Amino acid sequence: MTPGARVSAAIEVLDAIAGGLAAEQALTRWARQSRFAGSKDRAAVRDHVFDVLRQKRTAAHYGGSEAGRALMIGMLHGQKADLDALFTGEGHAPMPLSEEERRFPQTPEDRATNLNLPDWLLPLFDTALGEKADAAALALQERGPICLRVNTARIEVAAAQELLAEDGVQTRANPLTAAALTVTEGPRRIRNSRAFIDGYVELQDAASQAVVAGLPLGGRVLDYCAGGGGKALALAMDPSRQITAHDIDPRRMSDLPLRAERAGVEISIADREQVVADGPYDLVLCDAPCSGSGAWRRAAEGKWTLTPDRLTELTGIQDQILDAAATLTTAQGVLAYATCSLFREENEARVDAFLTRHPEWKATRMDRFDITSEGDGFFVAQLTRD
Ligand SMILES: C[S@@+](CC[C@H](N)C(=O)[O-])C[C@H]1O[C@@H](n2cnc3c(N)ncnc32)[C@H](O)[C@@H]1O
Repeated sequence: MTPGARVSAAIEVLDAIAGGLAAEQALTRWARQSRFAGSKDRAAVRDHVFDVLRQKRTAAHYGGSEAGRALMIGMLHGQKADLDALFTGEGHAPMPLSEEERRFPQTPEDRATNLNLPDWLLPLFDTALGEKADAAALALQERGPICLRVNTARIEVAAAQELLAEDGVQTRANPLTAAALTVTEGPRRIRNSRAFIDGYVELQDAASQAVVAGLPLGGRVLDYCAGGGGKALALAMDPSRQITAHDIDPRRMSDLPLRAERAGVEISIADREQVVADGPYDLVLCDAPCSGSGAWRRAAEGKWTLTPDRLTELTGIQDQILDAAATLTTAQGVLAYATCSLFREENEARVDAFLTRHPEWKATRMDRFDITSEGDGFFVAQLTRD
């Protein structure tokens, strides 16, 4: 595909998203209908679409509307791309820009547009992050790093780096935690690399790894909101832990047995009844459902689809999860609460509300991970009984 044809494809996908499809669905549907597109074409179209979603407000400002074509024009104008070289009307390239489309407005003046945030989120960023708010919002406009977790139960970090390099995946150490690597070259080769197939490395954000790396070692551990099992697998790198994974939606854990087998670790999967029967546990991790705002570089739609009502609903769920998980924690045990949210409402405020409801508990640690070129935004608190 020519660069212009890739832009046309991105416009088609953006229109499908505007019509109600989720970004991943829209991309998959386009890829199925476009068998001629190679893997580089698919990656380029995907990059265009996610670049726009991360910067949708400025793209709409420059492009004049939220239609796919306008968003692409606005985003590429913001990137100072040569629009006339892409919008040629030749082959599958989009039609040349009209006179009206060439009349670009001045740089936006209001802060929310410049930061590519909906207005209502600005105060939440300010409350949670203070003087770091703008930097966090700007970081959300960039692509996130691709990170790996070395399965240190089975291989040393340097040996894993060598193995990856043999398959064309170059990495560097990530400062957030010892087992984390940042991929500097060959990210698309990871899934076919020996290191990945043989379970020596897993794809996992470095801050997500750091959350787990700070938890106590050993004992009986319950990952109460295990989802795909990223944190359960990271917990399992400590062979002295006995891990149980649970999720209200067991389908989310469907890949976990295979991933555990690949990693050479044991993780039991349990439903709520079994978890209650087998409890209490020395460590209960609640990696709670949240806005995902710390990871909006990777799932940029969330920034535009989150609503105040949904946020309130999420905080209610987070409270319920903490209350339920507390009853599953031993008297001397640790209850860990984590989110990939930036917002106070989902983080410190949930811990405060829990401590008000349960005065016999105290917070022994609270850590925030900023969104950086090393990892996503995360929050983790460790709670124990007095
Ligand atoms: C942030 S995701 C977990 C991600 C996962 N820990 C990882 O690292 O890959 C949150 C998970 O919580 C689950 N969940 C939502 N409500 C729950 C509840 N009341 N009890 C247990 N799990 C719940 C969701 O189904 C979702 O899979």
